[in-house]
Amino acid sequence: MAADLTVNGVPSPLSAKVVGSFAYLTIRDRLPTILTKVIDTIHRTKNTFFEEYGEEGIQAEKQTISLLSKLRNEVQTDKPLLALTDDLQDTETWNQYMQRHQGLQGDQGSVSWFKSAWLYVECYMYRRIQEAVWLNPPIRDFDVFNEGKTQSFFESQQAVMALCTHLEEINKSMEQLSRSQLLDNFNTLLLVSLWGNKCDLSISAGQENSQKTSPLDSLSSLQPFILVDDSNMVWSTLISAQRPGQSGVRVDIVLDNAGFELVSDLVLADFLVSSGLAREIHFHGKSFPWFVSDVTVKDFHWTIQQTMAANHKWMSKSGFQWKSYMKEGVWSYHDHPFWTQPHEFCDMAADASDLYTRLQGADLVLFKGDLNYRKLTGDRYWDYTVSFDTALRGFGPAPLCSLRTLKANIQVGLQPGQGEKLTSQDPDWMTNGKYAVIQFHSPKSEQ
Ligand SMILES: O=P(O)(O)OC[C@@]1(O)O[C@H](CO)[C@@H](O)[C@@H]1O
Ligand SMILES: [Mn+2]
Repeated sequence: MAADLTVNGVPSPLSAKVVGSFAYLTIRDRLPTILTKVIDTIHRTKNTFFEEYGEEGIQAEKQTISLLSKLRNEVQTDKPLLALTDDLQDTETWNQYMQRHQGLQGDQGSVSWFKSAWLYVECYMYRRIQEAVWLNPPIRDFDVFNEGKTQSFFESQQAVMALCTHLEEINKSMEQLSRSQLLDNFNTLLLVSLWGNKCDLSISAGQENSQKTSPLDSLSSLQPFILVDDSNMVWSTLISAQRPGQSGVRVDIVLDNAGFELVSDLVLADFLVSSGLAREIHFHGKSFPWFVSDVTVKDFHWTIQQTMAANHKWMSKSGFQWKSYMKEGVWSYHDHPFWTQPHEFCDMAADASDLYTRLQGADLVLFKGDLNYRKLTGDRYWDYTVSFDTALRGFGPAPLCSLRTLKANIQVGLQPGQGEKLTSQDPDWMTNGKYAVIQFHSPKSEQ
């Protein structure tokens, strides 16, 4: 891949400037499609708004649709990005970030959809959707993506049942497991969490995209599609971080999608605690609806509730266990505003030092999904063989691992020739979601 280097040796960010690029097709086609689906969802909820809020609800529906239609037109006609006008806690941060990008662009015109960094404008769109809803009380707490997220959970029930049954079998024999059996089980559940990331509604522009079959049946056939597999480093980090007198380590999971992927993350977290490897799990979600299927606090608790209420013995048992982990504080949920801002993660220490400090308390941080990978690497035109450490550009609050299925044309840490070979075999390998990486970085490895 041609990396057009800027002065300090860091390649430019991906953008829609390159006609025909994945960023270009996303902004030209997928983002307007997502906006149209949001408008349609709000329109179809009109009667509910009227029943609940009377005339005010009708007004809110009309106003929100008008704001979103205006936004869609701005995207489609490459208008300059506009300052946010709501009074949310991060409005100023977003508007300062726009100034920063305006400065970077200099006289290359205003910050706009097809001329500026893809990562920035795509995040900005979801923040503008939040603004449109927020500016129209009483529907400001309406989750425009809720329908798709709950549907993808219900469509994945067979897979969820199979996974919870598998978890029960492991937990039942936990005491008898040898170290190598523990490792095998860890690897299996890590892979289920990895491939759970295929179930993402933004890449499908909201099209149903749930896990239909048991995820356990396909792991071996999917193995050849893992391009980087650092799972052994993840395991050895978990083992070497064990301290005498402590019942396990702290693992943070930066969540991605609701639905089956979230269940796969909860099952992995359950295993980490029930095996004694982890004493606490910190989950990090989004503070408002994001990238169609990303987890909010409402999704997190709703999913545990639904699992508890399932008419399936092991699902229900898992749900009750997860509920008590939350109650006991063994598990905790956080949603720092930084996760729904456009920054690359190398900015976190400076722009969200409280979050960076919090992550430094973890013994291992798992980053789920493609958007997190794009932010870890800055969504830039890196050459395939640039190391993951280089692309992180100093981000490293703790040992970290990305569990990502590829849905954007950015990939680092490959062997010489590996990327070119993949392109000859499967030209869309970086964006079709068929391939994945388990990519590890430890701050210690930089010393
Ligand atoms: O982070 P996820 O859920 O794995 O993927 C989200 C995502 O696929 O949506 C975009 C397409 O709109 C991608 O480029 C982006 O990375
Ligand atoms: Mn997502």
